[in-house]
Amino acid sequence: MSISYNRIALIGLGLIAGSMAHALRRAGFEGEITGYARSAETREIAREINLVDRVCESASEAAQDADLVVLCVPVGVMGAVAKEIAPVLKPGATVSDVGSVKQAVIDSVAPHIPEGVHFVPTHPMAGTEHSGPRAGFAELFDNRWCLIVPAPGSDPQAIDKIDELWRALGSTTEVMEIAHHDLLCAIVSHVPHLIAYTMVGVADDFSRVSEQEVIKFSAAGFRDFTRIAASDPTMWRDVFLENKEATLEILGRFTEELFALQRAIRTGDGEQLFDYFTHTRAIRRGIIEAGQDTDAPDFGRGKS
Ligand SMILES: NC(=O)C1=CN([C@@H]2O[C@H](COP(=O)(O)OP(=O)(O)OC[C@H]3O[C@@H](n4cnc5c(N)ncnc54)[C@H](O)[C@@H]3O)[C@@H](O)[C@H]2O)C=CC1
Ligand SMILES: O=C(O)C(=O)Cc1ccc(O)cc1
Repeated sequence: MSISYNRIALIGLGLIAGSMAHALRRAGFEGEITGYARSAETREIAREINLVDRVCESASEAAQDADLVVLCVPVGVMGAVAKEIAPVLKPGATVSDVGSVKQAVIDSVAPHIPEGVHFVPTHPMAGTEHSGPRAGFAELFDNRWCLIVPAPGSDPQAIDKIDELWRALGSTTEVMEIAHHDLLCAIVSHVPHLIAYTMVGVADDFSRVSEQEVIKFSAAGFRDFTRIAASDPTMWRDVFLENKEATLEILGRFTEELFALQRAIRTGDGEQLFDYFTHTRAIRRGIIEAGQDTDAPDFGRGKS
């Protein structure tokens, strides 16, 4: 697998950009990696830990002369960053992003992409609850999906090149259509995060149980919720604001199901509860048998 870019710029130096930098080096990338983050403190840390070859003082400085510029900032600011770097992008270069939402990012970034510059959005389906320049690690993308979500008119050759890059970083890739991506991610990622945030909030609010007791007696299920609910607030605020329609669609279905289960509990309908849980257990087993559960002991293919 070859990486066909000589200079790669990473804008935003957090978990994803940091992991890309580590994975690029692991893959033997010999070109230059430049980077920029808005906060001076992040830039300072990035220099200190040698995260990229050159930490720049502006996004434009980092993007200048790059063959590939990857926007690794919260989805709400992708458009502003694209606008800022547009004047320095060289003809033939590719702009990509790693945002968790695609339609809104395409709508805000595409209008700023100059003639002769390619735009190929992507979304690595891998992350942790940690953020910032120290959070990245080379194995993050190993055996995880990276979805390639072409914008209208994305160049097939530019798509192939970014696809090769993600495979070199350890991912398995799949090309996906924009609306399908946003709905799928609302189901498998965005709404589950919202449920985790809510459950942790409810536990905290529950006045009869002190916070200490919640932590002390928490079983695995709640602990998973607390891990997820520790994710970066800026990133997740932007995800919900920018994937509004799909999130509300899935939340609507979720609350319908929740009300049905609530009613079954109230009326003592054990059969309905049993049937429901039997069905969901089969889904979990299907995931494990398909080898899709990276956290299961048999398939421990990387950290999450
Ligand atoms: N954390 C995760 O699990 C995953 C995140 N993503 C997406 O990747 C992107 C980055 O996420 P993380 O790396 O987790 O976030 P992070 O919070 O670790 O890093 C974001 C970086 O962007 C910088 N930044 C913020 N606004 C900026 C601006 N206007 N100009 C320049 N830099 C700016 C911050 O200083 C920080 O260095 C987001 O769009 C997110 O939706 C995608 C897959 C997984
Ligand atoms: O840590 C988790 O549970 C995740 O779900 C990771 C993740 C978070 C956001 C994404 O856009 C993709 C993957």
